[in-house]
Amino acid sequence: MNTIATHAAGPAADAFPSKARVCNCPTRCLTPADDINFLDAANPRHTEPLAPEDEPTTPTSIDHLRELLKAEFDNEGISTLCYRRLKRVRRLMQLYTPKPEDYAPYAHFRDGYYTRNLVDDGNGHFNLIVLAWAEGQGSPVHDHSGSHCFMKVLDGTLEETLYHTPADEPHGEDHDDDDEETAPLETISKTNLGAGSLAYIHDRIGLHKVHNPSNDIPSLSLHLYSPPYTLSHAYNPKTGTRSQPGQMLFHSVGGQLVKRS
Ligand SMILES: N[C@@H](CS(=O)O)C(=O)O
Ligand SMILES: [Fe+2]
Repeated sequence: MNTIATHAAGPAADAFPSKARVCNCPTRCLTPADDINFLDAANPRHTEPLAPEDEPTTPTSIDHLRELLKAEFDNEGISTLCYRRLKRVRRLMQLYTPKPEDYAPYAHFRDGYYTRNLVDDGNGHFNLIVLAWAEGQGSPVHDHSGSHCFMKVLDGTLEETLYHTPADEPHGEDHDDDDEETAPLETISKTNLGAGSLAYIHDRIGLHKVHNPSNDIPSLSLHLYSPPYTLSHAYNPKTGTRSQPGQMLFHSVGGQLVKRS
């Protein structure tokens, strides 16, 4: 069964206000008002420590990471997450060193499709999820409902293929308008991510698909989504056609398998 399979209608979250606003973090800095600011703050290619007053504590375990992330978001949703906080969240994800005992409770594999295992719902501000990718498993090309998405490889390897979002998206898998033009999605990059690598995606960067390229080694990754989202569109890379939004399901929550009727 596909995780992005059941269709349900619903609005996509708009994570970014169009105007700068003063946030209530200690330095009263501005919320990200433009793409460059927030994409730069989130960019995992920056690996240098932050300014001493901003450098976060190094998480010593996944539970410590959960605590530190919750403290970072405290009462605010990501819609008011400022440039400074986004950098700190990125940095926390970079500083976390995965340990097998941390992720073992969430490492539930199954035949056919990767699993999504909820570690923490972030008091409604974020979702921290372990994804378990058996050999060869992968996601379809998809978007992320306007959320920030950090992805850290815990074990094994993942390949991420990034695509430009089509400017004019043809909607619906079964549209019967023969005149409607379709075009293959344009690939931006293909990246191999080894254990410990951090990647970031946002709809303003584009679409992606992820898969475990190995024939004999399973992979695990830790994803931080904020705001949490439950709906995503899959895209057909050959035609650029976008599906109706599909529901994102959890295979386990807090280490316990979710029972489905
Ligand atoms: N965004 C996908 C996983 S990935 O391919 O980035 C999910 O949450 O299921
Ligand atoms: Fe994704």
